[in-house]
Amino acid sequence: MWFGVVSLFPDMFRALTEHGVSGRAVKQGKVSVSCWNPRDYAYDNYQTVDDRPYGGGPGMLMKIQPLEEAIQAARHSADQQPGKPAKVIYLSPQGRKLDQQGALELLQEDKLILVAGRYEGIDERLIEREIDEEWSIGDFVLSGGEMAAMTLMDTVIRLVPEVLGHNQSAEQDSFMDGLLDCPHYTRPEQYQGRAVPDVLLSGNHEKIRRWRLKQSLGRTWERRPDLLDALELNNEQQTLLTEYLNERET
Ligand SMILES: NC(=O)c1ccc(N[C@@H]2CC[C@@H](O)C2)nc1
Repeated sequence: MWFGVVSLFPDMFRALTEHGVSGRAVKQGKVSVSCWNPRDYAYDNYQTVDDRPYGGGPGMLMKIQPLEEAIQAARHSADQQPGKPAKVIYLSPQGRKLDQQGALELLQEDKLILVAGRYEGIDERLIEREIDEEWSIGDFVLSGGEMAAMTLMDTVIRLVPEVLGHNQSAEQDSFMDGLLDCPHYTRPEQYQGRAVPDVLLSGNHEKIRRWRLKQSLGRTWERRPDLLDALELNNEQQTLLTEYLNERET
């Protein structure tokens, strides 16, 4: 999967390209990340990248010309890559809320260009002209779009086949079901007087699967009932949730 990033702070993306699962995916060539900096397209002596807002008010906006040229350069590079035309995404609180389902949809793209804004944002006409979709990672304001872009990229990258590898892909299963994750345990068996649940030591993989599913269902019911409302539980899930709730009362 090919990512183009437009940002005044391209170095920030090293957090994604040089570390962890995403770093390995980049190193192995399963994912590529290229950056374009609007400042490189600011030709005045001061390399101005911000501009004053019409109508007054606090703060600045990103200057149109450097940003537009950076986006065009990213598009031009994307066009050299194989696959469907790039989808250009702008990160802002006004965008579609990102969730696991949205990440799965974005995974279907071959090329994504992510535009990370700074200051108070970008000119609406540039959004209308250059941006295909606006996305948000949550209902809060960040000082820049970079961390939102990296969040979106990471959640998509880990879905790219072979990036997580078969042994770890199971870890995403619960959230892929729209449920919260189950509790996890590792050594030692007794930790500060608290034991690992026996079922996890039993070696009975079917019992362990059911226990984990029951825990995911119970936790989701307790902490995020809204997620449950969106789901049609199958018979097994309904049975396990009922068991969990009965055990909870005892
Ligand atoms: N919730 C989010 O995804 C989000 C995205 C971007 C952002 N801030 C940037 C700075 C200026 C403008 O480009 C928007 N804040 C929050």
